[in-house]
Order: sequence, then C-alpha cells, then structure tokens
Amino acid sequence: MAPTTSTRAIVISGPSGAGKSTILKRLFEEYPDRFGFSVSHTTRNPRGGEKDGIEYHFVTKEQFNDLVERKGFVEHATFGSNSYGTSIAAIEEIEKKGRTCILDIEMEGVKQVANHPTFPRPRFLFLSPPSMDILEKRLRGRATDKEADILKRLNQAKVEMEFAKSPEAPHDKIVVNDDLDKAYQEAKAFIVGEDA
Ligand SMILES: Nc1ncnc2c1ncn2[C@@H]1O[C@H](COP(=O)(O)OP(=O)(O)OP(=O)(O)O)[C@@H](O)[C@H]1O
Repeated sequence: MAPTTSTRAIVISGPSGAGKSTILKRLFEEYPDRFGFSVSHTTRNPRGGEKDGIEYHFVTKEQFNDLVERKGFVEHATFGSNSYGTSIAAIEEIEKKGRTCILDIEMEGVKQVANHPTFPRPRFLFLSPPSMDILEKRLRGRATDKEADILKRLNQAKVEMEFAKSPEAPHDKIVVNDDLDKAYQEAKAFIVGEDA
C-alpha cells in the first residue's frame, strides 16, 4: 500500500548547528505518537550495551554491500572503515506503525534519497541558520565540538547552503531558524501537514 500523506517520510536537513535536533526534540514532545526515526544499518561493531535492531541493525560488510546492490538503501555512506545506511525496510517499519518517518540526514544523503529509483519521494525540509556568523556562535555555544570540528562544520555549512540554493536541491520548504519559536511553528506547519 502506498503511504498516505500523513505517513509519507519527511527528510530534514541543514548545516550542523542549524537546529535540527532542537526542533525535532520539540516536535516529538508535542506529538509523542506521531513520528519515528528509522533504525539505520551499520557495519561497525556494537558498543557496550547496544542491541541489534535497536540502536542499529548491525550487519557484515557483505550484507551491507548486498543491500546496496539491491537498492535497499535510500541513502548510505562510508566514514573511515564503517558504512551506515537507511534502508527502505526500516522506513517502512515506521510507516507500518502508522507513524511518519523523519530522516535527519546530510546533503549527500539528501541527494541520494531524491534520486532513488523506487522509493516514493519524501517531503524535504531544509533548516537554515540566519547567517554564518550566528551559526558559528551557536556551534561554539553548544560547547560539545572541538575547534577543528567547528571549522570543519562551518566549511561544510557553506557547501550545504550553496546546495540549498541550487536548482538541483529537492527542498519543498526552507525554514530560517532565527527566532526558535517562530522557526518551530513554521517547521511544524510543514511537517504535520497544514502547509503540505
Ligand atoms: N533559534 C535558535 N536560537 C538560538 N540558539 C539556537 C536556536 N536553535 C538552536 N539553537 C542552539 O544552537 C545549537 C545547535 O542546535 P542543534 O544541536 O539542534 O543543531 P543540529 O542542526 O541538530 O546540529 P547537528 O547536525 O550537528 O546535530 C544548540 O546549542 C541549540 O540549543
């Protein structure tokens, strides 16, 4: 059965520090039963306490590559020696529960999802910082990132912002996260469908 509008997956993207987690946390609090995150696949080993099928689907490199060949991932990437991916089956697991799957993914993943040969096109939301200066302040204010990481994230943010402006970008809606309450209301209107 094709997903109805209410369970059609939603992709949220935007530079690191744009406020994706902040907005999604609020959304999940306001609508505790309406959304879900898919469980990703990874070839890395489980860390203490991680359970297969909960934090990740832990698979071998062969299993992972087999799923890549069969176009079973809407997006996947390799970092260092470990691969990660979002499978169509994992998204369907969320939809089967009558929930909307939210995919929080970076730019290369967004391109892959938009160009997938069979996966029904999700709705794309891009969260933008008000300016690069403010983004830098927020990344510094988060105090979780090392200086080298902050500089890497800022460089990558420039690339993501350029992509968002390009004709190739699939975004259906761009929300500028200046005032958090206003940005949340705008994102929510798009996500829960009033603005669909
Ligand atoms: N509108 C806002 N005004 C001020 N600060 C904000 C606003 N939105 C988010 N922040 C702060 O900016 C920082 C970055 O936000 P957040 O961690 O949600 O970004 P993110 O897009 O999820 O980043 P990542 O992709 O790295 O996970 C956080 O410290 C958050 O509290």
